[in-house]
Amino acid sequence: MEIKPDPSTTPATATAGMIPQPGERNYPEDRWGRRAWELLEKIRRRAPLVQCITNFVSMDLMANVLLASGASPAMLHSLQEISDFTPGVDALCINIGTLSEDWLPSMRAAAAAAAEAGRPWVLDPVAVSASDYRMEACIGLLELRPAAIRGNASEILGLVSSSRFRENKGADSSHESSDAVEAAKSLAQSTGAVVAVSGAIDYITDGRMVVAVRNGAAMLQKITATGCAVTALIAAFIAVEPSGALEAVACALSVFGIAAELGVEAARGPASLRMHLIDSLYGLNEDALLSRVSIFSHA
Ligand SMILES: Nc1ncnc2c1ncn2[C@@H]1O[C@H](COP(=O)(O)OP(=O)(O)O)[C@@H](O)[C@H]1O
Ligand SMILES: Cc1ncsc1CCOP(=O)(O)O
Ligand SMILES: [Mg+2]
Repeated sequence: MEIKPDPSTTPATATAGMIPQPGERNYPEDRWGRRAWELLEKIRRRAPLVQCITNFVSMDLMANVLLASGASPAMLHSLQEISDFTPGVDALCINIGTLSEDWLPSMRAAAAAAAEAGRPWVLDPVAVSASDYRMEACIGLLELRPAAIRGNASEILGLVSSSRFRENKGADSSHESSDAVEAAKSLAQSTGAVVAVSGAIDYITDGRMVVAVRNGAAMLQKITATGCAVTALIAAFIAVEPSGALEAVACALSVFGIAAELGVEAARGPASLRMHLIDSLYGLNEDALLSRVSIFSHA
């Protein structure tokens, strides 16, 4: 389904929480919401198999977020298993968070196997600017044609400039997501991937169009691996909508953000938010989703 922007929609007609900011246009009524619900329902119905080659920190949260969404996670990274397993998955998520020389060959082999089998794969370039080794690994992986790349602003800026940052903060961002919109567009154009920059506002682009998602909770930054987990959720959404990656990525980020918004209402801090985030994603219903989706076309 193609979603066409409706420039006539004004802040006066938008619902609370969905008021477009300067430079943003809304889509007609709740069409993004319906799209997000349709894709979430598809995940719940089909339980797509998502292989994750990810860092040690994120394995648990990533697998639980996938399960709560309705997807089926498989944290499988042995080089010996790739040729048997990866061609049969619905999507693959590769995350370089705790990269080592043992795992990089598995990542390359899995990305190549997925691409060869026509399965979408998604890259999370965690802390790509922390070392030359990480940067070179990521640049090599980009040649294997990811369907999507999701990183924070510092990661997307670093990947585009292939440079290490003086103000390097490791896995956390030292930039605002809005700082990296142009970099994301250029990365999308050079790789053919849909690129998402996460942050207070998430920006998603195919190199031409930019979509902004304003769901989420600032406290997510105080729970490790929430970025990793949303990248895996993006893989699940692309698994059920491989020919509409831009929409799938925007809907995944919005759904995750909504689960966090609902979770925050019940949480007392990051530890309980982690639990409520998973519960809210698992129990997310159509009404809550439709009333909270906040996705805009960004000028
Ligand atoms: N200030 C914020 N307000 C609302 N949501 C946020 C904020 N910062 C990050 N998020 C959300 O947290 C999740 C992880 O994003 P981010 O922190 O940018 O990734 P990473 O953990 O890789 O640095 C995303 O869903 C993003 O939308
Ligand atoms: C802290 C840390 N160190 C290596 S990987 C990792 C987790 C990063 O997770 P996220 O990118 O989601 O914050
Ligand atoms: Mg990250």
